[in-house]
Amino acid sequence: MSCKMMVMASSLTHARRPLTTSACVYPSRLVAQPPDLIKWVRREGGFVHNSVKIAFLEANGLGLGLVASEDIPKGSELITLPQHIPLRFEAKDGDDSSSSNNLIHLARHIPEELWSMKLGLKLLQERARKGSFWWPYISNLPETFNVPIFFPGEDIMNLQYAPLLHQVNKRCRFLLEFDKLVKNELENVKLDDHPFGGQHVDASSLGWAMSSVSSRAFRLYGTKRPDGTHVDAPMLLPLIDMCNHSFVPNAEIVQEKEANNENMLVKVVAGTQIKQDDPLELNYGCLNNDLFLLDYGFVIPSNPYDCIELKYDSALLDAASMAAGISSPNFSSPLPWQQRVLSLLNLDGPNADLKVRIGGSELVEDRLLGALRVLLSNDKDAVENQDLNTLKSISSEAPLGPSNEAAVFRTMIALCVIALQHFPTKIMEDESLLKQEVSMTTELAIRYRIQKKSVVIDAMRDLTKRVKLLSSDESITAQ
Ligand SMILES: C[S@@+](CC[C@H](N)C(=O)[O-])C[C@H]1O[C@@H](n2cnc3c(N)ncnc32)[C@H](O)[C@@H]1O
Repeated sequence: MSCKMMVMASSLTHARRPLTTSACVYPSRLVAQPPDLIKWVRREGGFVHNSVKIAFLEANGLGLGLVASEDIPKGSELITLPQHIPLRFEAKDGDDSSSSNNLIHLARHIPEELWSMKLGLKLLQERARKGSFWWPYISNLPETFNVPIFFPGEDIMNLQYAPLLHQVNKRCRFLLEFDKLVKNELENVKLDDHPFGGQHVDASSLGWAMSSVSSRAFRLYGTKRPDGTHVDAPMLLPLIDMCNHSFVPNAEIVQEKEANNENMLVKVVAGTQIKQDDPLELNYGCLNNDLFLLDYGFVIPSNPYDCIELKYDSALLDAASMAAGISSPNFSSPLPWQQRVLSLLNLDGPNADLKVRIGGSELVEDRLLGALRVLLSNDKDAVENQDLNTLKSISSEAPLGPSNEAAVFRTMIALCVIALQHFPTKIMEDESLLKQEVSMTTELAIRYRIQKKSVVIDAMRDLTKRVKLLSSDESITAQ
């Protein structure tokens, strides 16, 4: 990684207050004693179940969360927000003020994939607006976030995983460029037309806004199209966004039309029975740890959706195959019938997608498995007699024969060994580092990279089992 990236990343960090260093410290909010969010939601016509409370959860740096103060039966309504409480990017009907138009103009410079920055602009506007309707909500937001854009440069390096470093770098670069653009665009804007009430906005406050949104917004049905369908839109859901994440959640979000009009209500309903003192948890999505860390600032141990990304690279695959004891593999010089399959798998051709995954919901991405089976086969007829789905599927048993399958799995194992060698440290070293006193961001980076390496090791274990099973099957057949 270039030092340029370290400079960029640390410039965001230095501009902000240091992150909290201990998981036990009460997570500081934008103001020291913010208004009571539950009371505000009720006052605004929303509903909050009497047994739902906000509490500080000490475990795993969870911060604040919602908990049940008594048993709550399955199906109970826990929170309801009327239409005017969620914070969306879209301007209110009839709001044609210059400051809103200036905000919309700025938002046009944000790439679609950084949608959180777009809603973040709206959040910054409301944060700066005197007497904002959403101030009781905004003042309850965290003051800082543990997302990698705020990590010191050395902790970005400590992540050790190139695809994530690339994403962090991209976000830092965007924020620094957007900072300049915002300054240029707003330089001569009159105070009344200024989207942030004349307040200074920089990469660090933009980063705060982007992280507030990426870690708290939900994508729900937004405004209605003329044909009656709804646009999918991200929105901030006050109070509901105090729920922490679990892959086995006990609560879920539902959207319903209000009884006598078109307005949408956003509700949280108990999906299971909730016991006294249990936290209320929502599922943020079946995401890998890259997204959990980038957007939310935490890592899930043994996350079933975590995976590693590799580039389909013929020279690397030849090297892996040779390391696995396969003589003269031809990944670098596929025969025409092999190349045809590679194109069908979108691993060859001008628009090829060369990113392939190991781990996650599949042991090996199906396209990679299909390619290995075909490239390690010299039986054109056998390949052409199988359909592509069978060739790609891990559950189809050795479609090109057991020795081909064993060669595929051995190559995969060698590929995993190579992938592990790209990490500068071993899990054992990481674990001993965690026993020392390290900062919160170093700890997070180390925990993240341990999980990445574990994905590879788990895949190797599974593949080794499959190789053994194949060789025992072969020896039974031989007897
Ligand atoms: C939508 S907010 C939930 C409320 C938040 N805990 C607070 O103090 O405001 C999401 C943030 O909560 C924390 N969080 C949620 N679920 C978590 C989990 N399973 N493990 C660790 N942190 C979690 C992370 O800091 C995340 O960015």
